[in-house]
Amino acid sequence: MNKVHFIVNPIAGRGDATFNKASLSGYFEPEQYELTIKTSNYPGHATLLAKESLAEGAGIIVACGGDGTINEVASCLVHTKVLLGIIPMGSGNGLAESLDISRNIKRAVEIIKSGKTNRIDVAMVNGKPFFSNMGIGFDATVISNYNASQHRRFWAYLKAVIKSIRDFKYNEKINVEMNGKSFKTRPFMFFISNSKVMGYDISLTRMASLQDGLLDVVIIDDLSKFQMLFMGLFILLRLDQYLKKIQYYKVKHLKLAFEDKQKEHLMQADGELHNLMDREIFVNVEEKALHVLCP
Ligand SMILES: Nc1ncnc2c1ncn2[C@@H]1O[C@H](COP(=O)(O)OP(=O)(O)OP(=O)(O)O)[C@@H](O)[C@H]1O
Repeated sequence: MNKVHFIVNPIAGRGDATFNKASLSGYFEPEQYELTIKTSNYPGHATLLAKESLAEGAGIIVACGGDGTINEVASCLVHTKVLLGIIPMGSGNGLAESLDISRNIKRAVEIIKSGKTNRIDVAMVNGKPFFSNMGIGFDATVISNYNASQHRRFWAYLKAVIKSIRDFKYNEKINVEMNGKSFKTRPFMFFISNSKVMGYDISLTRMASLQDGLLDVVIIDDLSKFQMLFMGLFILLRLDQYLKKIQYYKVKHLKLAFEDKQKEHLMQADGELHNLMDREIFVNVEEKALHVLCP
């Protein structure tokens, strides 16, 4: 009997997904699958539920939500043999898009039932996993404004981008050590990606692979407001490879140290905002440390 546990984030995406045992049992043969459905009641709850499911002997734990939910669930599965399933129900669904997992529930369920798995890399920032991407600077500001808007739709994201362009301040001077070199930057954006797509099919790292044992680093320095708008348009039109201001690197690990004396630094990881209290950030990749059901 396959023990499949579903962890559902009821506020992910539009927050209107109806997901319960009755709706799911139609997809799974009762003689083959034992289904358990759990609901996340607050931020961080999905991690507790996933740990509980591990203790209950689940063979597959399915994250039903977006990148934030996947992060909470998958963080418990790193370096285990338990398989991660994904039913994309978030707003951006960056990791699901990078893995070609359909937003159509029936097709996403077919992927889970197929049993086909890939082992993917897991990125770590100061010892905590992220699966899609993290960033300091503009993208963290966008997430901060997006969260404040209380909406989880594309137009809310676009409004957050415009507000962030209007208000953005360069205040994070960083010492960077990577690929045997060290240099200083005061970036508009310092973005580190394990996967291809950020969400909403927008990407800065279409050449990234979840299985190459490497992280893709994008550094964008010093932009005027006009250049920010221009760059945003180029990224939406998938023409970002023509922008000279964007520097790309592939790394196995890197170290960042903030020079500024301010106590907290804003960082986003898998679309969730963190106030970093540490002056130094170590980022590395654990190769193929997570088993994911994918097409
Ligand atoms: N019951 C709940 N009430 C409020 N927040 C919750 C609840 N359960 C989980 N959360 C939080 O909801 C947040 C958003 O979830 P998630 O990232 O999956 O959706 P999304 O933002 O719509 O999708 P994406 O990240 O793909 O754009 C996560 O930070 C998670 O901790």
